[in-house]
Amino acid sequence: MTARIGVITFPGTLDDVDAVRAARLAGAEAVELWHGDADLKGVDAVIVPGGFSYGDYLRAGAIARFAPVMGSVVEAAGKGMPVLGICNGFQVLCEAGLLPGALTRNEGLHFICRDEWLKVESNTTTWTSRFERGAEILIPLKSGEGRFVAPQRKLEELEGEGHIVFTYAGGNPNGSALDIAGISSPDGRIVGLMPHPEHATEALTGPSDDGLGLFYSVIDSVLASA
Ligand SMILES: NC(=O)CC[C@H](N)C(=O)O
Repeated sequence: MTARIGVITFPGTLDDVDAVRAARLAGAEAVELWHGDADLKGVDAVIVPGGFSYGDYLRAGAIARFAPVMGSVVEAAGKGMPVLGICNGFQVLCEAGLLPGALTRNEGLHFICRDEWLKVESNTTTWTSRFERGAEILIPLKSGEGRFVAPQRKLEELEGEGHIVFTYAGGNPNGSALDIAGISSPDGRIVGLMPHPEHATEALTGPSDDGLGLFYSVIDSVLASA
């Protein structure tokens, strides 16, 4: 059996091609999903990739959450389907209410594009089981609205319950609360992160192949439950 991973394309999505490539490199069948089509084509997991969906109008992710495909993603996620939001995808998942908090303009108000060391804070999620807890991985960050914010009570809950998945290990680039680079849902099946694991799949083209771990992890999970 091969895991089937769906990758959504919205108008303005940039990183669907690399997400498809990463899923294939890890050994999955990648299935292209279209924003206007509510059919998830029977996939086992969904990636909401990065970019500027609907031009980031209103605010990043605010329009994409109303796309027909997102209705199906929210429904499937409610039944346990693994979902990964990368960068703009993380913003979309927060707007859709699948993850708590919000991504706001970077402290300093500049778009940041550079490789970041991330610390793996949790390896009990569907998307990070292949990593050692505490491992440091090198992943590109490229965003203007990457500063994670949430009410103090929610931040304490995320930290206390172990739902912070990645933190910035080499200094906080954007003012994100608690150095948060990525978080998960309570059951660990939904993960969102600002840096781009799909751009870190081959050491030859850089900066590392550390990103593949997320894709291997979800494939393990899908195959284990088949
Ligand atoms: N790389 C991306 O996905 C960009 C995300 C978003 N549009 C931002 O600038 O914050």
